[in-house]
Amino acid sequence: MDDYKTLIRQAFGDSSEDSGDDDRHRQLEGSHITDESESVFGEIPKWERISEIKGLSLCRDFLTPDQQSTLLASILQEGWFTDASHNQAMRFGDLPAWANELSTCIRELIQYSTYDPESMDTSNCEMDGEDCTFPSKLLNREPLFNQLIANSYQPGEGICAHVDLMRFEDGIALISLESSCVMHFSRFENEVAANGKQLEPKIPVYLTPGSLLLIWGEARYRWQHEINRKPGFQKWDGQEIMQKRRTSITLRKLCHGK
Ligand SMILES: O=C(O)CCC(=O)C(=O)O
Ligand SMILES: [Fe+2]
Repeated sequence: MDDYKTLIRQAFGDSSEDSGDDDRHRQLEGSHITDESESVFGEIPKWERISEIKGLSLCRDFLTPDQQSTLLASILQEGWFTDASHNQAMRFGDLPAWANELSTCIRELIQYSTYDPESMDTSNCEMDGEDCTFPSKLLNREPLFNQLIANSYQPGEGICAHVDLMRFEDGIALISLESSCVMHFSRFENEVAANGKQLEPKIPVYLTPGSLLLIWGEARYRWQHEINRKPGFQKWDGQEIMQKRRTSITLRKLCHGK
């Protein structure tokens, strides 16, 4: 566990004690860890399971505001988005150092947050089944990820409904930066009613800056995901989300031989 703390600190800096982010601190109350210095996150990060979709888990507290700034600076330093006409960059194989650090942090986070000191069981999940955050067979593969996409979305821009290409293995990680957004999931084989409308409602997932979304199994193969940032489509708790630029990083692993 110490390795994990050292890693995330080296990669993205300390947790931001002085960020003045009261909401974040409020969210973190009620922890069973009382000594904040115990974790660089100030807390064992919590996972939210999206109950309607198997294989979808969200960690809102993955990166603190300071760590988000450091990561964003590294992305911008790549120079991918200096020309306003460029809004997407892909890398295969040798990823930039910051992306490898991010991968390592994701692996360590999953291991750390599912570590049960009572049972001394360090395997990923007590149930390495459909309810787990990320199955150990994916978590322990080498490398965990070898492909990245960085997306930079201006207000109003999003991504159409899709299932990620089959040339990528199962197990995808998505990190959100800057603007919050709602990503909608719809079942791929969703039946369509006679009037052309989908019978099942889309499932909204609220992606806040610094969050990590893990997508595997049914969520990866049986559900499409999309972000529609046109006016009227980005609502959470009945309120239209104020849009800014949004940057995201998607990490995946290419299928063998692709
Ligand atoms: O920008 C996002 O959060 C999603 C990106 C995505 O779905 C993809 O890269 O396949
Ligand atoms: Fe995608």
